[in-house]
Amino acid sequence: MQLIKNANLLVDGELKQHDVLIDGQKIAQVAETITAPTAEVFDANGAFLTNGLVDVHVHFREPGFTYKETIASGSAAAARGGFTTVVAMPNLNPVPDSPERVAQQVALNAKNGVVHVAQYGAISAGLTDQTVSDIAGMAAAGAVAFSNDGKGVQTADTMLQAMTAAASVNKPLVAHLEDDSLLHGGVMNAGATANKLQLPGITGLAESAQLARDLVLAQATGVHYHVAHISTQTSVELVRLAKAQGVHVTAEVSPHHLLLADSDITGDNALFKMNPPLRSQADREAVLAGLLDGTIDMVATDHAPHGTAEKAQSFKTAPFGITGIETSFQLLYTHLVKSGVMTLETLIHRMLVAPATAFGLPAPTQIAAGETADLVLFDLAARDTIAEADFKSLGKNTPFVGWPVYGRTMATWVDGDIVYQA
Ligand SMILES: NC(=O)N[C@@H](CC(=O)O)C(=O)O
Ligand SMILES: [Zn+2]
Ligand SMILES: [Zn+2]
Repeated sequence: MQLIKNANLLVDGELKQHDVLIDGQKIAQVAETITAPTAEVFDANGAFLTNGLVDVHVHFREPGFTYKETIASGSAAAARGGFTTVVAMPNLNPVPDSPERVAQQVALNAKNGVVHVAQYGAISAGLTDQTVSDIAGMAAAGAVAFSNDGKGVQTADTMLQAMTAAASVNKPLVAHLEDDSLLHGGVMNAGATANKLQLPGITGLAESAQLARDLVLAQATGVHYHVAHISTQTSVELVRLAKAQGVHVTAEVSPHHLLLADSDITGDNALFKMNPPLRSQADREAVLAGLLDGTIDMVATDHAPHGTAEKAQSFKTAPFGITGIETSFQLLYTHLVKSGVMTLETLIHRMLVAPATAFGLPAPTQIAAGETADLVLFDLAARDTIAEADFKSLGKNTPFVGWPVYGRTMATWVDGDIVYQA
């Protein structure tokens, strides 16, 4: 048995000091004071204890690209970031695009992951085929949702078939929105910064035009349609409209689209290169407003590790993507909660309750007797500077290095075991 003493728990929106007793994989008791003479004591010293966070969008790169990340390194990074459940994207090699490959991937995630690593199945073979894969078979093999993340689904008929199949097994269909015909070789947001840096631009239309198509199809099929990494004002407006019309749509936004805009890119630095690209300040304000009013349901990091040499290239040739799972809570706590933009309760809702609920994941959302002991302790007063050397991820590719942040992870428990400790 373990006894966490002097932890602060969110109770009706207020932090209240409690002790938490863990017995095996479960929480045995929660009370203002617990005495358990035989238990191992962990003094939380007033730090904030919550259920482990949930991230529905990570890239762990194994198998296929293990120099970028492995399930072990990615899940260790997740634990350090305060996450105990993540959902891993299928842009791997081989791609989990059949029931057999999904079953293998689910087993590998369980074997090598130090947190719960749930798996996406690919919508279509190799993420690009126009024929939809065996969605029902992959669901039976353990896929919790379906996506071709990294690639947009280019034809309406493929998307329609995928939605129909996902709806029939009651799983989310998750869209990376990118109309290839509108890209024109762009590498960053079209606008003043792209012009100044003489880099080819990607307009917001590449995202929002495909979103408009998908929302019509989602309404027709009744699928749970989820928008990955939403980035433009028009997209937020489309989701708001669709929700008002009763479409079963949810959306996620990444920490970087909440905190950065293309105007923050001061040179040809590919640490600022990701898909979708950092947009305008107006877009940034729109996604933040959407997250505040619930149009955007949740935060997801889109943790996308790449090799250091790959990201040292020019914007023109470097791969798209930045890491995020180790920095997201601290960044958002510091810049949204501490600065008074949203409450801690809302941030926890967007990073835990909403993703767990919307995706039907078996992640606990309450600290109460009988619940699984997936927990994280954050020292909200501890100030850190984001530093490469501290990362558990093999990926060091983030533009947030050097940023001062609060909310250090002190310890993370998965099924009652400590899997990370500061
Ligand atoms: N976000 C990115 O820029 N890159 C992701 C793919 C993706 O999420 O589209 C990756 O796998 O590297
Ligand atoms: Zn994507
Ligand atoms: Zn992604």
